[in-house]
Parts: sequence; structure tokens; C-alpha cells
Amino acid sequence: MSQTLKQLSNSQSNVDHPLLFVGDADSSELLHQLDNWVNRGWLRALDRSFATFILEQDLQAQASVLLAAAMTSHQLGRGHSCLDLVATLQAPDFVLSLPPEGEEGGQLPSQWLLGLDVAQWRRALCLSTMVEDRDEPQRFPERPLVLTGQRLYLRRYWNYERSIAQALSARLSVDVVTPEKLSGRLDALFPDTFKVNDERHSDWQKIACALAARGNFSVITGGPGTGKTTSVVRLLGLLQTPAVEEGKPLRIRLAAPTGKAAARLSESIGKAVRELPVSAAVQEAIPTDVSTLHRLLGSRPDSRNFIHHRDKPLELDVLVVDEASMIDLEMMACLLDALPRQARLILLGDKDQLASVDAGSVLGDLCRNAEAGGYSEQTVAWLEAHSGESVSAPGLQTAVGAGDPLAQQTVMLRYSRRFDAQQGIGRLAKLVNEKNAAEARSLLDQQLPQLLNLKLRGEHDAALTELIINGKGDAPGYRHYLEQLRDQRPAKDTPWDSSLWAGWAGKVLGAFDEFRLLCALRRGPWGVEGLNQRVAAELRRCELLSGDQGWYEGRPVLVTRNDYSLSLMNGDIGIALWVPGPSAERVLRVAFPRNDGSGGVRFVMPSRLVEVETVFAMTVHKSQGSEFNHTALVLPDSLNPVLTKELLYTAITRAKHWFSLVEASPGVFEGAVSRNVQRTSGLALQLQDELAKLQRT
Ligand SMILES: Nc1ncnc2c1ncn2[C@@H]1O[C@H](COP(=O)(O)OP(=O)(O)OP(=O)(O)O)[C@@H](O)[C@H]1O
Repeated sequence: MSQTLKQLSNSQSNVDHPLLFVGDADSSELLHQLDNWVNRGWLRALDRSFATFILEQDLQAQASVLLAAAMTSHQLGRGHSCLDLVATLQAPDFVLSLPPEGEEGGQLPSQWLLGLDVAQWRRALCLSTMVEDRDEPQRFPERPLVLTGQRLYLRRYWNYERSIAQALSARLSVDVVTPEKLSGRLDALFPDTFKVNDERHSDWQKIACALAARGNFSVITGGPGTGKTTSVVRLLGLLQTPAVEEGKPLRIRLAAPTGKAAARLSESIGKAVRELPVSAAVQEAIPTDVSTLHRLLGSRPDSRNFIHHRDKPLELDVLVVDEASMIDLEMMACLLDALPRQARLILLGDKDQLASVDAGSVLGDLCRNAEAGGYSEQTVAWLEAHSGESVSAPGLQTAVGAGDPLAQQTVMLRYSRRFDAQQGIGRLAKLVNEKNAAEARSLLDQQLPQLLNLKLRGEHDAALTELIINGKGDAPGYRHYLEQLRDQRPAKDTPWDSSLWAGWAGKVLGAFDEFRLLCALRRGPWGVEGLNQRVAAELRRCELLSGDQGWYEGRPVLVTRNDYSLSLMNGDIGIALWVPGPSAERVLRVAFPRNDGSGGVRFVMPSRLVEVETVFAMTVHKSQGSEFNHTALVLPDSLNPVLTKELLYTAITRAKHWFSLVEASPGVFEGAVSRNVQRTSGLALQLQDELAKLQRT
């Protein structure tokens, strides 16, 4: 069982050598300490190297500057765009990665920072020739660290935040021509009065369309099935109809951060476009193919730079990006840089999901007031006049004066059409989101058909493997896809170039997506690595697989890095299958969905797949943008910083019909529900500054 930081702190205070403080220590003592933390896995070697680099460039840098540099670098690896000095002094030990199991010795950051206050720390940083103090007028653009207020950045991330803030504030201040006859067109697109249980409610989808039609930047957020896709398709109909009538159709592009998310949007958008009450010509002028953001921007192999940027902007008039919660700071900055100023950008996503894997929490930052609305009286009057809907919902607040310009272009959809709010999955997701652990637990205890709860008696409890292999009741486990693999295989004499092979592979991939095992962690018996081995061994024991090492038929793999030569994206999933080769010999190939909305499959030689891993179990982070009929989440036996309500919410909302919660120890679920992800970011503040500057000019 992992030790808590408190236990560790207690054990540290017993060490017999005297404690060092950043105020007294010299740089070599501090670097020695960093080595110690790297050896323990508390810090990355990269973070230590950055501190060394700072010292090489500024031999006078104080120990507190080197410590801040290493911590800032480390924070990036944990998704924070900067180091908040005040928050760090309040809880220094949470800045490093939690100690691995059972390790002792060494001095904790809280002990190093004893006695240091934020003013002293800032002073030491400002003395260094490696830090630019943005609160002073003098500029040093070549310095690698940027200090602004209590936030310390690596320059690149400060630049990303600033360029996003500048680009968004510029977009928010552009006057946009709204489509003519807006009210009439909206009524035609939303012919039905919105009712829940026969009671009339405000139609937030219609309000969202009106709001997005009047600006060239808007955000539509909402939980699963709240109608984001449907709303945006109606918005595209609204924008494209007058353009087609004028003979100048808009160039519309659709994108998502991952191939999987792009494929899902492609599917749902196709259906929504076919149902759109507009002419065939307008329907045809709304694309249904969805590209990944990397493909849209034109990635270059082995380069962070894209083909499209401000000097070679994208050729489009409207861009819709789905699953925007997965967009990190760097991607958002590149996207905005490549977008022509007059083009409309519409972001769709669920603000309550986990933030991006890489640094930043762009959608969360942009939607921080979405629930309360914060519309000005002027916005409310405009929306009500054009949509004919009352802008009202529980908890909605009106802003004083003109309000925050971003809030005037942000809308939250509030009613899920996929999850009945009264049913298991929807209710559990809502309670977790509200941090209501007690009611979430009592809901789990009710044994509703949609919600399965497995409380394990130890690491080797067979109930877990039973659930993973056989599922429970109608909820499938992995046996299902392996039986499809075996039973639907084309006859042996089927020619190698017959489409039956791809059809079979497509069915196997589809069946694999019926169930997914999700983990919070990567390491240990409750993490992806341990569970992948356990599941493969068990499937082999049940004779559902013929191997569990290397490449074997039925092995599902996850691509962990974009491979442009193979057109495979990080997050794509394939399954190894025996298929006939052109020369009679059967060959093992990995089938991947084409992800182009065609439902097609392509085969790749296993030897060409370098960056892949087995994916019976996957992290919740990697599951974003996907949905499975049955989703099982395994919680580890002790609390860990990654366990938060966002992680639980994301896992629960991956489930379409059944959600299984597997608990290795009591209390961990409750602990996770009560904590939320707090990503340190200055994006909201930078945006406020930029908007204030614009208002002054
Ligand atoms: N106004 C509407 N009238 C009728 N059905 C609707 C409407 N809006 C959405 N739906 C239906 O509700 C379901 C969910 O809608 P949609 O796919 O647009 O939601 P979403 O928020 O994009 O979902 P997610 O992102 O979670 O996949 C779909 O089956 C869609 O057809």
C-alpha cells in the first residue's frame, strides 16, 4: 500500500542528517537534492536538466530559483501550464509526483521551502538573468522563464497562453454579420417546442444556435447526449442556407483532436445532416467528413510546426472542433494561429471531462462560468428576440453591464437526451459532478440494471476476471469480441482479396468496442500494465486467445504516437488477425478502422507498428472521445492524485448502456468524488487582460 505524504513527512523528520533550506543551501546542494528526487521517481530527469541549464546560464542563480525552475518544468509534465508560487508554498509536496510505494529517505520539498515567503521567492527570481519579470516594463524576450504575478512559466507556455488570449480577444471583438431572417430560419430549424414531461422548457439548443450565429467565436458545452452535434449541424444549416442561396457556399471544415473522436463525429454528423430540414443543395454543402486537428493543420514529420500558420492560413470560412476538452495549449495556439481572422470557430465539448493530456485546460478555462451564463441584459434581450426562447435556467445569473465578452459567446446545453436524468448512468454522472459522494454511493447500492458495483476481496478476487471476460447479464465482456473473431471468420478458401476479410475485421473491431476496461493508473496491479497482463493471461487460460506475449491473434493494440507514414494517430486502436496473404500463406495483420466515416478497415503489418501497446485495459485519459456499451472502471486500493471527480465523470460517461465500478478498497471512490482537478493556468487572466486592453483602445 502506498504511503501518504504525511506518513512520509513524519518518517523524513527522523533522518539523522540536518535539513537544508533553499534560503541557506548552495546550488550544488540543491542539485544533489534534485538528483535524489529523480532517483526516487518524484521528479523527471528532464526537470533536473532544466535546473542545470539555468545554473549554467546564470552562475549566480540562487537555490530557490533552481528549485522553482525544476518545479515549473515538472508541472508541465502534470498538465499545468505554470507554477503558482503561492499555491506551491501552501502545499509544496504536491508539486512533485507522489512517492512510489514504500520509499523513504531524502528531504521533502516542504522542508526545503520552510521559512521562504512568496516575496522572497519572487525577489530571488527577479534577480536571475534567466527570468523576465512581466510586472516590470523592461523586456527580456530571450530569457527562458517568465514571471507574472505569482505565476512562473517556461517561456514557450507563457507565449502559448498569450497568443491564445490575443487571438480569442481579437475574435470576440470582430463584428459579424448575422444571417438575414435569423428568427424565421431558426424557427424552421427548430420546429418543435421543447418539452420535458409535457412541460415547456427553454430550448437551449436554439439559444446556442442564435448565440453562435452572431459571433466568429463561440463555445457550446454540455454533457453527453445534450445535443451539441445536433445543434451545430442546425447552426451549419442556418449559416449555409443564405450562402447557398447567394451562390457562395461557405467552406466548412470539421475537426476533432483524435482519430477516434473524428470518426464518432463523422458518424453522428452524417445522420444529423440527413435529418436537417433544409434543401438538398444545402445538405450537400455541409461536409460530414471530419479530420483530426493534426491533419487539418498539416503536420510535418518530426516537427512541432504545422504547414498552416498565420502566413499560410487554412482556407475555410467555418471551423467546428468537437471534443474540445482534449485540446491542449500548444494545439490551441497553433489552431488559432492558422485560422483566418474572418472565419468562424465553434468549439464543442464537455467542460466537466478531464482536461487534455498535455499542458493546459483550455475548454475548462473558457467555460469556467458557463453554468451561471453571465449574459448581459443586452445579450439576453438579443437572444430572446431572435430565438423566441426565454433565456432562463436554474442557477443562471445576469451580468452587470456588458459582462465578460467570452461569456456572451459561450452556451451550456442542459438537458441530456441520451441519459435519462432519472436513470442510473446519467444520475451517477450528475452526482459525481456535483461531488455528492453519499448519494452516488447510495445509488450504486440500489443495484440498478445499468449500474454494476463490484467490491473486490483482494487483488486476486476471481470476480474481477469473471466480469472482464464474461461481463454480467447482458453487459458484455471480452469473450464477446473473441467469439465474433472465431465464429464469423470467413471460410478458409475465401480468396485473400475478398472484401469478406475486411468485413469480418470490421465486425471484430466493432465487437471489441462493446466493452472496455478503464483504469485510473498505468502502473501496479490496478493499473493498465498489471491488468493488461492479467486479462491476456486469463483469456489464454480460457482458450479464447492462443498467446499472451508478443504478437498473437486477437491482441488489441493502442497506437501511442502519431505515425504519419502509416496515417495512424495516437489513440487509434487495432486488432491482430490472421488473414490470407497473396501467396497462400496466412499472415498476421493488424486491422484498423479507416476512421473516415466509410466504416472500412485497413491492415497493417505488425512489424511496422513501433509505438503501440496492448489495450485490454486503457487509462481513462486515453478513452476520451470514445464510447462503449459496457464500460468498467477499476479503482486502485489507495487514493492517488489522479483520482478526481473529472476522472470518474469521464469514465462513467464513456458508458452507453452499462457502467461497472470495480473497487479494490472501500473509500477510494468517495475520496475521488470529493476532489477536482485543479490545473494551474493563467489563460483566463491573460484573456481578461487582453480584453481589457481592447476595451481601452
Ligand atoms: N432537438 C432534438 N430533437 C430530437 N432529437 C435530438 C435533438 N437534439 C439531439 N437529439 C438526439 O439526441 C441524441 C444526442 O444528440 P447529439 O449527438 O447531438 O448530442 P451530443 O451532445 O453531441 O452527444 P455526444 O457528444 O455525447 O456524443 C441523438 O440521438 C440526437 O439525434
